[in-house]
Amino acid sequence: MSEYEVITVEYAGASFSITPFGGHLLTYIPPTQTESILWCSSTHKKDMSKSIRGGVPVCFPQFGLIHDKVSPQHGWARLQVWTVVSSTDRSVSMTLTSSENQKQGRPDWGMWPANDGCPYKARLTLKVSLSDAGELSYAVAVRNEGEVTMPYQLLLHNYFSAESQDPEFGVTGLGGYEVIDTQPRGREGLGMDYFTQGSSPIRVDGEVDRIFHGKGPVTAEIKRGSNLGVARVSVSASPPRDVSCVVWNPHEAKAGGMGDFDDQGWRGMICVEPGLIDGLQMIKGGEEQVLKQVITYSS
Ligand SMILES: O=P(O)(O)OC[C@H]1O[C@H](O)[C@H](O)[C@@H](O)[C@@H]1O
Repeated sequence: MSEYEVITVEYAGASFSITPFGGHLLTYIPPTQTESILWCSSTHKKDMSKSIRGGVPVCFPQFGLIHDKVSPQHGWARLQVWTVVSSTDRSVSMTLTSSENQKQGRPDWGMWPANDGCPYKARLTLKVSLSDAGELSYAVAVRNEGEVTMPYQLLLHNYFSAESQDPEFGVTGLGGYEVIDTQPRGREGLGMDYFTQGSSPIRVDGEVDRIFHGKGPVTAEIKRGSNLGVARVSVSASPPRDVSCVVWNPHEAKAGGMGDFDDQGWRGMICVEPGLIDGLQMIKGGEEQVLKQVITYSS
C-alpha cells in the first residue's frame, strides 16, 4: 500500500506539515523552535489503513463511538483522502464531501441512514495557515449542501508534545467547566464522575479521559513541562456557540495495548481536543458553521 502524501509550508520562521489523508495536520514548528509542538507516534500507520496516531485528527460527523457496530470511532473524516483546493506560501486548504465518503463504501454515521438513502450532504473545508507572527490558524467549515437540517459533531483531536510526568506540566483554562470523567479515581468499574472543574491544573496521574463542557469559546494553556515551553489553543465557533474540550492521556496500560502508540509515548504527550460535542449540532440546509483554533507558543 502507498504512503500518505505530505505538504510542508514554511512562513514567518514557522512551518507546518499536513497530509490529505484525513486532512491531518502532522507538525507545527513555531518561530524560533526546531521541533514540532505536536506529538506524533513513530509507530503510527503510514499506509492509510488507520487514522494517524498524533498531530490533529479531524473527528466528524461524531466524536467517540456510536454503538451501531459499523460507524468508525470518531467518524470517517480522518479516514478519507481530502482534496487539496489551494496551496499558497502560507496556507493549505482542503475539502471533503460526504458523498466522497459514500463512494468509498465506508459506513455513514449510525444516525445517518445507509448510503444511498442518506438525506444528508455535508462538505467540510479545512484551512490551515500561518500568520505574520508565525501563529497557526486551523479552521474547519461544515456546510450542509442538502435540504434537510443535518445533525453533526466536530472535534479537533490535538496531540501536543509534553512532559506529562514533569512537575511543571499542567493544562489550565478549563476552570468552571462541567466535567464528565470517564476514568473516576478510586471508583473503578463504577461508571463516570461528574463535577465542576476547579482552578488547579489538570495533570496526568493515571489514565485521563475527561470531557469539559463550558460556555462560549475556549482558551486552554498547556504548560508542557520544564523543558518544552507553553502551547496555547484559542478556539471559537461561528456562528457563536459553546465549545467543549476533551483532555486525554492513555497512561501506561492503555497505551501499551495500542499497537500504534510509541513505547512509553504516553509520557511525552497530552491531547487537548476542542470540539462541538455538547449534544448534537444542528445545521440547516445551505448553511455553514465554522470551528477555528489558533495555536501559539511561548517559552
Ligand atoms: O484511538 P482513537 O480512536 O484515536 O481515540 C483516542 C481517544 O480519543 C479521545 O480522546 C477519547 O476521549 C478517548 O476515549 C480515546 O481513547
